[in-house]
Amino acid sequence: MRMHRAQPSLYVALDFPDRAAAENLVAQLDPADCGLKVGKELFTRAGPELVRSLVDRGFAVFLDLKFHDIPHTVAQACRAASDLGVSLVNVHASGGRAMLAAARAAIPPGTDAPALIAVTVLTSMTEADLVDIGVNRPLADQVSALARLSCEAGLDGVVCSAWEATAMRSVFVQPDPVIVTPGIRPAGSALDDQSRVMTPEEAIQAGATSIVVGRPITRAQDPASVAHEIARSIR
Ligand SMILES: O=c1ccn([C@@H]2O[C@H](COP(=O)(O)O)[C@@H](O)[C@H]2O)c(=O)[nH]1
Repeated sequence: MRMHRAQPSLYVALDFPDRAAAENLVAQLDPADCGLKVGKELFTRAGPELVRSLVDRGFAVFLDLKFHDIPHTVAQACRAASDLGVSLVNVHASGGRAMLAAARAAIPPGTDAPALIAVTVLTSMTEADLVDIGVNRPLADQVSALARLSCEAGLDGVVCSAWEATAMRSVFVQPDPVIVTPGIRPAGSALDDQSRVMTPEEAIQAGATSIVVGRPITRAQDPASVAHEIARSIR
């Protein structure tokens, strides 16, 4: 039995500089087609009131604040995120075992609880970036090690790139881990600052349970139709 809120296959990343721009796109989206991701930029501009209002309109909301701090601080932040009624909350797995356990204790599993997942290695990063921060093992091994730690701490899943999605199914002992993959680029789109990318269809085939798509939608001439087309392509 799933012990968290249901997850949509597509989260549209509302990476906008103000609430009005986000609302303009949201008005054209259907909660049956996609969830909405609120990240650091929009949350810092528009705050919890916007998040509550998106939840009230029936959208599954991924509050992508990637908490990474001492265990007590992360636990309190996770509790505050959960109180907003969101469907998905995340922390950085590299915060360590005690931090992950504190996050889990703050959001106990339950059918009306948000899924709690951990970021492994950001999709913008390459193996060379890991070397820069003192990680010398292969990137795939680092993702798997952080996913294992997250699983041992009882988290519901991970954020990784679609290239690592298949491997996550053997790392997690839970039967249906939540595997969220940003770094999604429809064929022919600009990579921007992403390094480990796949198309929406490939990511779902590789085992992602939810994909996250931002700029390929928000920078399109007709963002709503691109969002609808991506939702259709992975249905
Ligand atoms: O590893 C990660 C974790 C989070 N993100 C977030 O997803 C979106 C992706 O946006 P695009 O415009 O589609 O690149 C963005 O909000 C990131 O903060 C990620 O990309 N990678």
